[in-house]
Amino acid sequence: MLLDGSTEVVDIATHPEGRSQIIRDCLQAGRHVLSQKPFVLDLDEGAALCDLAEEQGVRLAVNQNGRFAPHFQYLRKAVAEGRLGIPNAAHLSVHWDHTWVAGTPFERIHHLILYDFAIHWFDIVRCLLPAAKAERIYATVNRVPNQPIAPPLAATVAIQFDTAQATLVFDAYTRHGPSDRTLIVGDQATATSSGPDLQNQTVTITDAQGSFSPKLTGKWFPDGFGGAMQEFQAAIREERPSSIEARDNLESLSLCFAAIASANTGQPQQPGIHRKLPSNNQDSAIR
Ligand SMILES: NC(=O)C1=CN([C@@H]2O[C@H](COP(=O)(O)OP(=O)(O)OC[C@H]3O[C@@H](n4cnc5c(N)ncnc54)[C@H](OP(=O)(O)O)[C@@H]3O)[C@@H](O)[C@H]2O)C=CC1
Ligand SMILES: O=C1CO[C@H](CO)[C@@H](O)[C@@H]1O
Repeated sequence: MLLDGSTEVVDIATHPEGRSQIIRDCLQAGRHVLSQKPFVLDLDEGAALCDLAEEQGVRLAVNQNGRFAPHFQYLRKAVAEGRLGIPNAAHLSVHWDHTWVAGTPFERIHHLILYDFAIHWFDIVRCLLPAAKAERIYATVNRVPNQPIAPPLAATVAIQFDTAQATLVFDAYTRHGPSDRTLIVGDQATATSSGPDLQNQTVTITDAQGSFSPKLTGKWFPDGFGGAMQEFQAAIREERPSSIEARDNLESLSLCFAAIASANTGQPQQPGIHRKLPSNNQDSAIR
Protein backbone atom coordinates (compact mmCIF):
# COMPACT_ATOMS: atom_id res chain seq x y z
CA MET A 1 0.00 0.00 0.00
CA LEU A 2 2.82 2.44 0.89
CA LEU A 3 4.70 1.55 -2.29
CA ASP A 4 1.92 1.97 -4.84
CA GLY A 5 1.17 5.65 -4.16
CA SER A 6 -2.61 5.24 -4.23
CA THR A 7 -3.24 6.36 -0.64
CA GLU A 8 -2.93 9.86 0.78
CA VAL A 9 -4.10 9.22 4.36
CA VAL A 10 -3.55 6.18 6.58
CA ASP A 11 -5.89 5.53 9.52
CA ILE A 12 -3.95 3.30 11.93
CA ALA A 13 -6.20 1.38 14.31
CA THR A 14 -3.88 -1.21 15.82
CA HIS A 15 -3.15 -1.38 19.56
CA PRO A 16 -0.40 1.02 20.79
CA GLU A 17 2.34 -1.64 21.12
CA GLY A 18 4.19 -1.62 17.81
CA ARG A 19 2.08 1.20 16.42
CA SER A 20 4.89 3.80 16.50
CA GLN A 21 6.86 1.86 13.89
CA ILE A 22 3.80 1.63 11.62
CA ILE A 23 3.25 5.38 12.02
CA ARG A 24 6.93 6.06 11.28
CA ASP A 25 6.83 3.92 8.11
CA CYS A 26 3.74 5.76 6.87
CA LEU A 27 5.19 9.21 7.61
CA GLN A 28 8.46 8.29 5.93
CA ALA A 29 6.47 7.23 2.89
CA GLY A 30 4.89 10.72 2.84
CA ARG A 31 1.41 9.75 4.07
CA HIS A 32 -0.79 11.79 6.40
CA VAL A 33 -1.54 9.66 9.47
CA LEU A 34 -4.50 9.45 11.83
CA SER A 35 -3.50 7.28 14.81
CA GLN A 36 -5.92 5.61 17.20
CA LYS A 37 -5.73 6.58 20.86
CA PRO A 38 -3.86 6.22 23.22
CA PHE A 39 -1.30 7.70 20.82
CA VAL A 40 1.98 6.35 22.28
CA LEU A 41 3.52 4.57 25.25
CA ASP A 42 6.32 7.12 25.48
CA LEU A 43 5.89 10.92 25.23
CA ASP A 44 9.36 11.46 23.76
CA GLU A 45 8.72 8.88 21.07
CA GLY A 46 5.43 10.70 20.35
CA ALA A 47 7.28 14.04 20.05
CA ALA A 48 9.81 12.44 17.67
CA LEU A 49 6.93 11.23 15.47
CA CYS A 50 5.50 14.78 15.45
CA ASP A 51 8.93 16.11 14.40
CA LEU A 52 9.12 13.51 11.61
CA ALA A 53 5.65 14.50 10.33
CA GLU A 54 6.80 18.12 10.19
CA GLU A 55 10.00 17.21 8.35
CA GLN A 56 7.99 15.19 5.83
CA GLY A 57 5.42 17.98 5.36
CA VAL A 58 2.51 15.72 6.33
CA ARG A 59 -0.06 15.83 9.13
CA LEU A 60 -0.12 13.50 12.14
CA ALA A 61 -3.28 13.48 14.26
CA VAL A 62 -4.88 11.32 16.93
CA ASN A 63 -8.37 9.88 16.64
CA GLN A 64 -9.76 11.46 19.83
CA ASN A 65 -13.24 10.93 18.51
CA GLY A 66 -14.84 11.73 21.90
CA ARG A 67 -14.34 15.39 21.02
CA PHE A 68 -16.87 14.90 18.23
CA ALA A 69 -19.46 13.03 20.31
CA PRO A 70 -22.50 15.35 20.01
CA HIS A 71 -22.60 16.41 23.69
CA PHE A 72 -18.85 17.01 23.97
CA GLN A 73 -18.83 18.83 20.63
CA TYR A 74 -21.61 21.13 21.86
CA LEU A 75 -19.90 21.76 25.22
CA ARG A 76 -16.52 22.42 23.59
CA LYS A 77 -18.10 24.98 21.28
CA ALA A 78 -20.02 26.63 24.15
CA VAL A 79 -16.75 27.02 26.09
CA ALA A 80 -14.78 28.21 23.03
CA GLU A 81 -17.43 30.85 22.25
CA GLY A 82 -17.27 32.11 25.85
CA ARG A 83 -20.90 31.23 26.61
CA LEU A 84 -19.99 30.06 30.13
CA GLY A 85 -17.66 33.00 30.75
CA ILE A 86 -14.42 31.77 32.31
CA PRO A 87 -14.74 28.10 33.27
CA ASN A 88 -13.39 27.35 36.74
CA ALA A 89 -14.43 23.71 37.24
CA ALA A 90 -15.16 20.57 35.26
CA HIS A 91 -16.44 17.37 36.87
CA LEU A 92 -17.01 14.28 34.77
CA SER A 93 -18.22 10.89 35.94
CA VAL A 94 -18.87 7.68 34.08
CA HIS A 95 -20.68 4.72 35.67
CA TRP A 96 -20.92 1.83 33.21
CA ASP A 97 -20.03 -1.83 32.74
CA HIS A 98 -16.68 -2.32 31.01
CA THR A 99 -16.46 -6.06 31.60
CA TRP A 100 -17.27 -6.74 27.93
CA VAL A 101 -13.47 -6.56 27.38
CA ALA A 102 -13.10 -10.02 28.99
CA GLY A 103 -10.98 -12.22 26.72
CA THR A 104 -9.82 -9.31 24.51
CA PRO A 105 -6.33 -7.72 24.51
CA PHE A 106 -7.80 -4.92 26.66
CA GLU A 107 -8.13 -7.28 29.61
CA ARG A 108 -4.34 -7.51 29.85
CA ILE A 109 -3.89 -3.75 30.35
CA HIS A 110 -3.46 -3.10 34.07
CA HIS A 111 -4.44 0.57 33.74
CA LEU A 112 -7.24 -0.26 31.33
CA ILE A 113 -9.39 2.49 32.82
CA LEU A 114 -6.82 5.28 33.34
CA TYR A 115 -4.89 4.61 30.11
CA ASP A 116 -7.00 3.05 27.38
CA PHE A 117 -10.38 4.48 28.40
CA ALA A 118 -9.76 7.68 30.38
CA ILE A 119 -7.53 9.19 27.69
CA HIS A 120 -10.79 10.37 26.11
CA TRP A 121 -11.58 12.22 29.38
CA PHE A 122 -8.07 13.61 29.91
CA ASP A 123 -8.37 15.02 26.41
CA ILE A 124 -11.89 16.39 26.88
CA VAL A 125 -11.15 18.02 30.22
CA ARG A 126 -8.41 20.06 28.50
CA CYS A 127 -10.93 21.20 25.89
CA LEU A 128 -13.40 22.23 28.61
CA LEU A 129 -10.77 24.23 30.54
CA PRO A 130 -8.73 25.50 27.57
CA ALA A 131 -6.96 28.39 29.27
CA ALA A 132 -6.13 26.59 32.51
CA LYS A 133 -2.76 24.96 33.15
CA ALA A 134 -2.72 21.59 34.93
CA GLU A 135 -0.33 21.73 37.88
CA ARG A 136 -0.94 18.60 39.97
CA ILE A 137 -2.82 15.33 39.66
CA TYR A 138 -3.87 12.81 42.26
CA ALA A 139 -5.40 9.51 41.13
CA THR A 140 -6.53 6.23 42.62
CA VAL A 141 -7.46 2.86 41.18
CA ASN A 142 -9.12 -0.07 42.95
CA ARG A 143 -10.47 -3.48 42.22
CA VAL A 144 -14.09 -3.73 43.30
CA PRO A 145 -15.76 -6.72 44.99
CA ASN A 146 -16.71 -9.55 42.61
CA GLN A 147 -15.34 -7.84 39.52
CA PRO A 148 -14.89 -10.61 36.95
CA ILE A 149 -11.84 -9.28 35.02
CA ALA A 150 -8.27 -8.54 36.06
CA PRO A 151 -7.77 -4.75 35.62
CA PRO A 152 -8.95 -2.52 38.49
CA LEU A 153 -12.38 -1.19 37.47
CA ALA A 154 -12.69 1.80 39.81
CA ALA A 155 -10.63 4.94 39.27
CA THR A 156 -10.71 8.55 40.41
CA VAL A 157 -8.64 11.55 39.31
CA ALA A 158 -8.40 15.04 40.83
CA ILE A 159 -6.64 17.68 38.75
CA GLN A 160 -5.52 20.98 40.23
CA PHE A 161 -5.19 23.65 37.51
CA ASP A 162 -3.80 27.15 38.09
CA THR A 163 -7.26 28.71 37.69
CA ALA A 164 -9.63 25.74 37.90
CA GLN A 165 -10.23 22.30 39.32
CA ALA A 166 -11.43 19.06 37.75
CA THR A 167 -12.42 15.59 38.87
CA LEU A 168 -12.93 12.43 36.85
CA VAL A 169 -14.71 9.39 38.31
CA PHE A 170 -14.85 5.98 36.62
CA ASP A 171 -17.01 3.17 38.00
CA ALA A 172 -16.48 0.54 35.31
CA TYR A 173 -18.39 -2.21 37.11
CA THR A 174 -21.80 -0.55 37.24
CA ARG A 175 -24.00 -3.49 36.40
CA HIS A 176 -27.35 -1.71 36.73
CA GLY A 177 -28.53 1.85 36.14
CA PRO A 178 -25.53 3.17 34.18
CA SER A 179 -25.06 6.91 34.17
CA ASP A 180 -22.76 9.48 32.60
CA ARG A 181 -22.46 13.09 33.70
CA THR A 182 -20.44 16.20 32.87
CA LEU A 183 -20.65 19.50 34.76
CA ILE A 184 -18.79 22.67 33.79
CA VAL A 185 -18.95 25.75 35.97
CA GLY A 186 -18.21 29.12 34.41
CA ASP A 187 -18.58 32.60 35.88
CA GLN A 188 -21.41 33.37 33.40
CA ALA A 189 -23.16 30.00 33.12
CA THR A 190 -23.11 26.36 34.18
CA ALA A 191 -23.37 23.54 31.66
CA THR A 192 -24.35 19.95 32.33
CA SER A 193 -24.63 16.93 30.13
CA SER A 194 -26.17 13.76 31.47
CA GLY A 195 -27.78 10.55 30.41
CA PRO A 196 -27.78 6.80 30.89
CA ASP A 197 -24.70 6.36 28.71
CA LEU A 198 -22.33 8.08 26.32
CA GLN A 199 -24.64 7.59 23.37
CA ASN A 200 -27.66 9.31 24.91
CA GLN A 201 -26.98 12.67 26.51
CA THR A 202 -28.97 15.81 27.30
CA VAL A 203 -27.08 19.10 27.55
CA THR A 204 -28.45 21.95 29.68
CA ILE A 205 -26.99 25.44 29.94
CA THR A 206 -28.13 27.58 32.87
CA ASP A 207 -27.37 31.29 33.19
CA ALA A 208 -28.99 34.39 34.68
CA GLN A 209 -31.76 34.19 32.04
CA GLY A 210 -32.71 30.57 32.84
CA SER A 211 -31.98 27.14 31.38
CA PHE A 212 -32.16 25.66 27.93
CA SER A 213 -31.38 22.32 26.34
CA PRO A 214 -30.27 22.20 22.70
CA LYS A 215 -31.40 19.40 20.42
CA LEU A 216 -28.36 17.20 19.76
CA THR A 217 -28.14 15.03 16.68
CA GLY A 218 -26.03 11.92 16.23
CA LYS A 219 -24.18 9.67 18.67
CA TRP A 220 -20.52 9.19 19.69
CA PHE A 221 -20.51 5.80 17.93
CA PRO A 222 -20.35 6.32 14.93
CA ASP A 223 -20.58 10.11 14.52
CA GLY A 224 -17.56 10.84 16.72
CA PHE A 225 -15.42 8.73 14.39
CA GLY A 226 -16.85 10.49 11.34
CA GLY A 227 -16.20 13.86 12.98
CA ALA A 228 -12.53 13.09 13.68
CA MET A 229 -11.87 11.87 10.13
CA GLN A 230 -13.78 14.82 8.64
CA GLU A 231 -11.75 17.32 10.67
CA PHE A 232 -8.51 15.58 9.69
CA GLN A 233 -9.33 15.55 5.97
CA ALA A 234 -10.50 19.19 6.07
CA ALA A 235 -7.20 20.20 7.73
CA ILE A 236 -5.21 18.40 5.02
CA ARG A 237 -7.29 20.00 2.25
CA GLU A 238 -7.04 23.47 3.81
CA GLU A 239 -3.34 23.03 4.63
CA ARG A 240 -3.82 23.93 8.31
CA PRO A 241 -3.15 22.06 11.55
CA SER A 242 -6.11 19.94 12.63
CA SER A 243 -7.74 20.43 16.02
CA ILE A 244 -6.63 16.88 16.88
CA GLU A 245 -2.92 17.31 16.10
CA ALA A 246 -0.70 14.66 17.69
CA ARG A 247 1.53 17.31 19.27
CA ASP A 248 -1.44 18.71 21.18
CA ASN A 249 -2.45 15.17 22.13
CA LEU A 250 0.85 14.74 23.99
CA GLU A 251 -0.53 17.23 26.54
CA SER A 252 -3.57 15.01 27.14
CA LEU A 253 -1.31 11.96 27.42
CA SER A 254 0.94 13.74 29.90
CA LEU A 255 -2.10 14.17 32.21
CA CYS A 256 -2.82 10.47 31.73
CA PHE A 257 0.75 9.38 32.52
CA ALA A 258 0.87 11.61 35.61
CA ALA A 259 -2.42 10.10 36.83
CA ILE A 260 -1.05 6.59 36.36
CA ALA A 261 2.14 7.52 38.24
CA SER A 262 -0.01 8.93 41.02
CA ALA A 263 -2.17 5.80 41.22
CA ASN A 264 1.01 3.69 41.32
CA THR A 265 2.74 5.72 44.03
CA GLY A 266 -0.17 7.07 46.08
CA GLN A 267 1.32 10.58 45.69
CA PRO A 268 0.18 13.62 43.68
CA GLN A 269 2.20 14.10 40.50
CA GLN A 270 3.12 16.92 38.16
CA PRO A 271 2.14 16.47 34.49
CA GLY A 272 5.04 16.19 32.03
CA ILE A 273 7.51 14.53 34.41
CA HIS A 274 6.45 10.94 33.71
CA ARG A 275 7.45 10.31 30.10
CA LYS A 276 6.68 6.59 29.73
CA LEU A 277 4.01 4.18 30.79
CA PRO A 278 5.35 1.72 33.38
CA SER A 279 6.39 -1.46 31.54
CA ASN A 280 4.21 -3.65 33.78
CA ASN A 281 1.07 -1.88 32.53
CA GLN A 282 0.65 -4.57 29.91
CA ASP A 283 0.17 -7.54 32.20
CA SER A 284 -2.86 -7.22 34.37
CA ALA A 285 -3.34 -10.96 34.67
CA ILE A 286 -0.35 -11.40 37.02
CA ARG A 287 -1.39 -8.75 39.55
N1 LIG B 1 -13.49 5.18 20.75
C1 LIG B 1 -12.36 4.88 20.25
O1 LIG B 1 -11.67 5.78 19.87
C2 LIG B 1 -11.89 3.48 20.16
C3 LIG B 1 -10.53 3.28 20.09
N2 LIG B 1 -10.00 2.03 20.05
C4 LIG B 1 -8.53 1.90 20.00
O2 LIG B 1 -8.17 1.22 18.80
C5 LIG B 1 -7.05 0.39 19.04
C6 LIG B 1 -7.40 -1.03 18.59
O3 LIG B 1 -8.52 -1.50 19.33
P1 LIG B 1 -9.53 -2.59 18.71
O4 LIG B 1 -10.03 -2.13 17.39
O5 LIG B 1 -10.55 -2.92 19.71
O6 LIG B 1 -8.52 -3.81 18.54
P2 LIG B 1 -8.68 -5.15 17.72
O7 LIG B 1 -7.74 -6.12 18.38
O8 LIG B 1 -10.12 -5.49 17.55
O9 LIG B 1 -8.13 -4.75 16.28
C7 LIG B 1 -6.79 -4.48 16.03
C8 LIG B 1 -6.59 -4.68 14.53
O10 LIG B 1 -5.27 -4.32 14.19
C9 LIG B 1 -4.82 -5.27 13.23
N3 LIG B 1 -3.36 -5.28 13.25
C10 LIG B 1 -2.53 -5.61 14.27
N4 LIG B 1 -1.24 -5.46 13.90
C11 LIG B 1 -1.26 -5.02 12.61
C12 LIG B 1 -0.26 -4.69 11.68
N5 LIG B 1 1.04 -4.75 12.00
N6 LIG B 1 -0.64 -4.28 10.44
C13 LIG B 1 -1.95 -4.20 10.12
N7 LIG B 1 -2.95 -4.49 10.98
C14 LIG B 1 -2.61 -4.92 12.20
C15 LIG B 1 -5.42 -6.58 13.70
O11 LIG B 1 -5.44 -7.48 12.64
P3 LIG B 1 -5.45 -9.08 12.93
O12 LIG B 1 -6.71 -9.36 13.66
O13 LIG B 1 -5.38 -9.64 11.55
O14 LIG B 1 -4.24 -9.34 13.77
C16 LIG B 1 -6.83 -6.11 14.09
O15 LIG B 1 -7.70 -6.10 12.97
C17 LIG B 1 -6.72 0.51 20.53
O16 LIG B 1 -5.67 1.44 20.67
C18 LIG B 1 -8.00 1.06 21.15
O17 LIG B 1 -7.74 1.85 22.30
C19 LIG B 1 -10.80 0.93 20.00
C20 LIG B 1 -12.17 1.07 20.05
C21 LIG B 1 -12.82 2.36 20.12
O1 LIG C 1 -14.27 4.06 23.99
C1 LIG C 1 -13.79 2.93 24.02
C2 LIG C 1 -14.55 1.76 24.46
O2 LIG C 1 -13.74 0.83 25.18
C3 LIG C 1 -12.55 0.44 24.54
C4 LIG C 1 -11.86 -0.65 25.38
O3 LIG C 1 -11.41 -0.17 26.62
C5 LIG C 1 -11.69 1.68 24.37
O4 LIG C 1 -10.51 1.35 23.70
C6 LIG C 1 -12.42 2.70 23.55
O5 LIG C 1 -11.69 3.89 23.49
